[in-house]
Amino acid sequence: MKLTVLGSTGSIGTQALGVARERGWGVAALAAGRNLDVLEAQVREFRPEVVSVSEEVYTEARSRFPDVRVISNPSEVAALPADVVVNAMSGLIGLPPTRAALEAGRAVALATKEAMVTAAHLMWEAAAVGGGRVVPVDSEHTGMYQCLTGEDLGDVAELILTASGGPFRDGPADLSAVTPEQALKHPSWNMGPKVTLDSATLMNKGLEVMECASLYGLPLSQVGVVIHPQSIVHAAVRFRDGSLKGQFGPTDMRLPIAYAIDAAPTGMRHPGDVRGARRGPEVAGHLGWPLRGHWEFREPDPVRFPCLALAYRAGEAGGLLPTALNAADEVAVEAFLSGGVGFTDIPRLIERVLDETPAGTLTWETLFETDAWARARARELTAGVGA
Ligand SMILES: NC(=O)C1=CN([C@@H]2O[C@H](COP(=O)(O)OP(=O)(O)OC[C@H]3O[C@@H](n4cnc5c(N)ncnc54)[C@H](OP(=O)(O)O)[C@@H]3O)[C@@H](O)[C@H]2O)C=CC1
Ligand SMILES: CC(=O)[C@@H](O)[C@H](O)COP(=O)(O)O
Ligand SMILES: [Mn+2]
Repeated sequence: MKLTVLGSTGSIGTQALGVARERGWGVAALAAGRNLDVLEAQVREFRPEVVSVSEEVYTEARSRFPDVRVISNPSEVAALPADVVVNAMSGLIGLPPTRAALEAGRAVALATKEAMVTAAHLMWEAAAVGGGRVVPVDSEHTGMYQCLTGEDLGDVAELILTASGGPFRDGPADLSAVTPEQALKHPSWNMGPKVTLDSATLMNKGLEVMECASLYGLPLSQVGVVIHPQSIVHAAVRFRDGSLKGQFGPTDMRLPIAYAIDAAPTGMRHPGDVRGARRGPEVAGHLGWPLRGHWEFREPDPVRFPCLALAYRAGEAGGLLPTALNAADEVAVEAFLSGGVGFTDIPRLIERVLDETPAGTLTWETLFETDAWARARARELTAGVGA
């Protein structure tokens, strides 16, 4: 097995390479942003033939990796021959490489949830054109994939995603004064900053609701969210006969990553195309039986966490709104982390951008136009809040 890993220096990327080390898999190519120290250690260990880095560090990377072909184009790397492309880039920048991989017929283990959130039908089109396949890495969605394996989608009544509830699930009642430091303390997972912050606002779960509907081809009205602070049950499916099937696992992303890589070569070519996979050996231990402790399941609080409803609104409207929501969220989160706006300004800014987003049909052209417009508009609004 030879992997390409995009976003190799981040949280998912480093864990994917950890799985590769454990399983003895090779690495065809790597793509990273600016973290050349981590990338250098990866190049030394895995000896990829090609690496892509951000333009700002391209010259330095060439002198640091004299024996490797260095480029500055993750989409080119994504299309190179590999058994599985793990996409672990964070944000909309991960979309063009996902498209490139699918159009080149690659099997994609997809962590970059933004691709299925903003551009599902374009992703499936790319897979159809090029023969590519997708399996999600996101813990809830690989959980759902496993619950749906061997089932008929026509028998599904509801897909249920669990949410940890983030660091503020039990308070404070007023979130306006919470700090980036508090918001970045995720109670269950150790992840990159953007997804961690989205977990604190519940936007992560909102994006995941859209990701889920896009992957499994069911309407948002059939995708529910439940707060489960222990993060042991990742997903569940309720079937029409009343049976509930759940996926449980350790809070360790190496298991979803390994499963997605095993499943990707026979993965999804269209929504709901779930085939399952042969499983490999343990990479992250297992839950000991009998499962101990107290498990809770409760409703999300729509008043303190308005981002979840905003995501449902964008997902139900479809068209350009998911792209606008994603762009506004990326800008608002960055502004909050750099001290420009408060925590409760995040949903306010996103809502303003959604209110102003025109209806329209999603094409590659309108997607990138809308993304640019929504980012610019969110930045204007952010500057207004800070003024
Ligand atoms: N972390 C987790 O546990 C989970 C993450 N996800 C999803 O997975 C995705 C990745 O998340 P996470 O690993 O946390 O993010 P991180 O912020 O930890 O990592 C992002 C990666 O993207 C790289 N990157 C930035 N710019 C470029 C570029 N131009 N070309 C190539 N790579 C680039 C970064 O490189 P550098 O650091 O070198 O600049 C880094 O390697 C997100 O979509 C997230 O929502 C889903 C479920 C769980
Ligand atoms: C590990 C993973 O898949 C994350 O997306 C996780 O779901 C974040 O935790 P929340 O449940 O708090 O959003
Ligand atoms: Mn998740």
